[in-house]
Amino acid sequence: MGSATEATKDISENLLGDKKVTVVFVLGGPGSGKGTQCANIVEHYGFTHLSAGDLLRAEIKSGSENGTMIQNMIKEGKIVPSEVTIKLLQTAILENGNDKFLIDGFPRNEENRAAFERVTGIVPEFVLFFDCSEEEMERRLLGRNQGRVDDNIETIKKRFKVFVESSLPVVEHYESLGKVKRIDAAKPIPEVFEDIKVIFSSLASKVMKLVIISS
Ligand SMILES: Nc1ncnc2c1ncn2[C@@H]1O[C@H](COP(=O)(O)OP(=O)(O)O)[C@@H](O)[C@H]1O
Ligand SMILES: O=c1ccn([C@@H]2O[C@H](COP(=O)(O)OP(=O)(O)O)[C@@H](O)[C@H]2O)c(=O)[nH]1
Ligand SMILES: [Mg+2]
Repeated sequence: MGSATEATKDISENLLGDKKVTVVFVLGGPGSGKGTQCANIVEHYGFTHLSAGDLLRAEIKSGSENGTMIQNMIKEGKIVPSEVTIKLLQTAILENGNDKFLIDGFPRNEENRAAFERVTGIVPEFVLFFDCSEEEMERRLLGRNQGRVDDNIETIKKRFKVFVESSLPVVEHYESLGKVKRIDAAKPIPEVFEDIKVIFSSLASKVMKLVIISS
């Protein structure tokens, strides 16, 4: 077992082998614009975008044995069991040559958060939080037009409830650690990205590697 030194005190042992990664959690209500802005961040700052929702939808399409369960949970706006989502994220991180990841739409509850930290040893560099009213998010989701089973008013109302009751406590947890960078996500897309650029440009000038000690 390795031991943390003064220079590497943020470091955790983990199930990623000795892969060293920097992770930013991108959180916010459904329709707040997470996916849209992650694409911009990828283009400008060299991160890899991992959308937990996209990974779950790909798992359904792949014909996995969990597919029907995942589909039913998404249709109901419920949170898929942590072990399923964490496995998908962990595999995606390990299979990718990059060492900088935006994890979009995860963790969605405190149990997701604690399990992810425990299993992977990853602590996020910070949390990018998209702040947007439900009225605006509802408008965007109803106009998204991607043929999603959950972009209907009935499921949207359930997703808002889950967001407030289960996902906001995760943001509050990171708030208490001083790790939340809040964005006014109600602005037009280019303006939101201008605000995001300020955050990522200052990050780029820092040493931001999460070093992982392995035995
Ligand atoms: N700032 C914005 N203003 C208006 N529409 C937006 C904005 N950001 C995203 N959208 C649109 O809203 C919908 C939801 O955006 P998306 O990025 O998929 O959100 P999320 O991943 O948070 O659910 C998409 O149709 C997208 O084009
Ligand atoms: O970590 C996650 C991410 C997503 N989901 C499910 O997938 C749905 C869609 O998530 P996504 O992040 O794609 O939605 P968005 O917030 O982008 O609209 C959610 O409502 C959940 O049912 C989940 O269970 N766990
Ligand atoms: Mg999304």
